[in-house]
Amino acid sequence: MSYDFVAYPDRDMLAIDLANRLAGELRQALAHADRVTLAVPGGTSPGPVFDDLCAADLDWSRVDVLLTDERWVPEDSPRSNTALLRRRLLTDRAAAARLLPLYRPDMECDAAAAALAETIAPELPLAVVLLGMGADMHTASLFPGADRLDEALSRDAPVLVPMRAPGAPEPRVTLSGPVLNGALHKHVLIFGAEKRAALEGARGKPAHEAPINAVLDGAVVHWAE
Ligand SMILES: O=C(O)[C@H](O)[C@@H](O)[C@H](O)[C@H](O)COP(=O)(O)O
Repeated sequence: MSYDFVAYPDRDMLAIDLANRLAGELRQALAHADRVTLAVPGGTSPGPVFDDLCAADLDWSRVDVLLTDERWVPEDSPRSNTALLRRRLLTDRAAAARLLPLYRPDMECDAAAAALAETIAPELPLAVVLLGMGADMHTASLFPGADRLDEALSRDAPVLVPMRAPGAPEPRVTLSGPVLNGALHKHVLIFGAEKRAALEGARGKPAHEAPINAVLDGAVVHWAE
């Protein structure tokens, strides 16, 4: 497994450069397809990247945007990744993009996963995916010890998998390993010494112990203190 590791002098420089890279990859994909799909994480790390990316000069009306995973909470919850996306990415020029939802207020996550996947599947493969990582080496909602992790990492995994895990405060839905690895461009965003050490510590571990290892091959990891 090999990936590129890019260390930045600070988080602002990382956000600017990563946003530019993502925009360039989307522009390139748009030159070859009518519509392209971008998947991004929630959590606390990607906000500054979204703040730069949303202003990128590209034809956002031909971009489908979805989350890599969502916590099963309503959009008015402070834990909602969908709310984060609407607030920080789907604004400015990127307001013209189409959101492919990963949450249904009217359904439980197990039943909703199949319904949501029907909207997502026709827009695959992903042109670009940005992933985060937890210090426990989870990515998206592929958590060590999660109830359906093996299924989500298997070759014949469904597009979306409901997930419950000791490390997740609420039920989740997550894009599966094959969907994430089907992306033309994969980027991982991590901040801080703890996550850098966790990434180093993941080397050689099986994916069920370090799910990040399931998606690192061919990825670019972007890190700042
Ligand atoms: O729902 C989420 O939390 C994310 O999609 C998740 O996969 C995130 O990328 C990691 O948990 C890192 O989160 P932080 O960026 O907050 O450290």
